[in-house]
Amino acid sequence: MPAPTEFIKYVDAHKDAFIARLGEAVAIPSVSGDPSHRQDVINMAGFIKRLLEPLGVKVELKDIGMEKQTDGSELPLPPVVFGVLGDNPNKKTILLYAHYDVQPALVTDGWNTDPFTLSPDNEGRLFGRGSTDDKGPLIAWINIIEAHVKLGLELPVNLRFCFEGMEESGSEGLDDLIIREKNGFFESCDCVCICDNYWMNDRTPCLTYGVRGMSYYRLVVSGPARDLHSGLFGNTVHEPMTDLILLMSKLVTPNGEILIPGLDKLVAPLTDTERKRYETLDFALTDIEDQVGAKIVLSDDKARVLMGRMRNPSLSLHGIEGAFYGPGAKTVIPAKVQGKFSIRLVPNMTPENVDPLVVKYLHDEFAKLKSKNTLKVENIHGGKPWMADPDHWNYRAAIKATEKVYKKKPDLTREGGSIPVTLTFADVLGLNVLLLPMGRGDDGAHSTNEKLDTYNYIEGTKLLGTYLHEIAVTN
Ligand SMILES: NCC(=O)N[C@@H](Cc1c[nH]cn1)C(=O)O
Ligand SMILES: [Zn+2]
Ligand SMILES: [Zn+2]
Repeated sequence: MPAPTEFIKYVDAHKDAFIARLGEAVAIPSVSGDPSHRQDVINMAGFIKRLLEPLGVKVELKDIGMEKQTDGSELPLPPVVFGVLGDNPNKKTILLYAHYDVQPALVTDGWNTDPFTLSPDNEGRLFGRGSTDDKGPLIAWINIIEAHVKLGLELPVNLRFCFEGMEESGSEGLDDLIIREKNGFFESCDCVCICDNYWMNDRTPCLTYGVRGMSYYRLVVSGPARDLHSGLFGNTVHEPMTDLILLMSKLVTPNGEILIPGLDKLVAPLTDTERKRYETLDFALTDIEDQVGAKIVLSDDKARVLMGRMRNPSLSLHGIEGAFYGPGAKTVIPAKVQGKFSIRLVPNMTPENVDPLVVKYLHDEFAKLKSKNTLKVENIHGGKPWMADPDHWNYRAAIKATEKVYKKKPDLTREGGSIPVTLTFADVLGLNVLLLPMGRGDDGAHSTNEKLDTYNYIEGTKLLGTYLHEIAVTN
């Protein structure tokens, strides 16, 4: 069943209103990782509720408890937005997941525009934090419902919305809620669609059947009781920062090789058939170069590069809390520094089998330094990798929808990023999960100058709406 022409026409005719709505969403700085923005994240949930209710969606803001901060204090977790639209037992019920929180963003990070003001340029790119990850897709679902309501068109499926506000910070509280509501809110769901990842390039749509998991670590080195003067105490005491830099340099080589013994043995072996799949995907090394804005790809071998993103683990160093980073030349010896790094996990790695290897290795390396400082290694949050069976009506419907909207066959990909809830939906609810991306590989999610192309926003809205119509008639 193709999406009705009136729907497609409505989306085109309401392009400016849809962009304005995305602008309102981007203007709420719902940064889940920054406690000072927690109220903004909570306000974002209210904003979504106010958009959904007039469209006939029954909305409930589910309280998921408190988040413990490192100083022992507690912050309320942003609610999970549950929505119900339709309860016809003769229709399939589709669970739609998106997240309404965003990564931090400061103009001083290198943004060309205010990150929380949606700023179009003359090529139709819409710049703003969350434009592609994940407010564009979330707002698109609302646009689709609005189009159907305003046109008096019946949706061919029942819908359940699950929109969370902590995805960028480890999805705290969500797994427990899903387990609690398995036989409640989620009971009638037949499959899941998540729109929260990206095409591999700027031209070929894709469907994604796998994501990497993640283990995120904090490495705390502390020594003196307070920050010290380096003139008075340099070459006099063990310096935490010196120990930390040394430890962090032992985690990964500049070529991306992870140095923690035993991790490579956990990775599922590669078969010839699988390797061939990477060789045939529509992808060129220049796609990566365009996306990162520099010619710094690790290898000339296309399959090696794709496997580095999709089916092999990676270890990235993210930052050092407590280190001096301001302008000027402060001659401080920081008393306590925390190194942050994460490992992207692939089948058959889990936080449970990776953590002990990481902790042991770092303590062994620290012991070699013979430092009198102290070391603590903590896993801050994590999630397992996930893979689905793309030979399923959920995927077949998405392929048909993509061909109708983009006139192209989508590539089947695995995603390098992590969306921990995919595995929870699959395991706890026993449902097929589809990742159906809207944005392009060069959107700059998590980066400065994140954007969503107007083309992808508008055609992506048609794609998601068409998918709902196709799924009703696909077996
Ligand atoms: N679009 C999905 C995404 O960006 N997920 C994050 C999840 C995460 C986990 N810890 C911090 N963020 C990702 O980095 O892959
Ligand atoms: Zn996301
Ligand atoms: Zn993200």
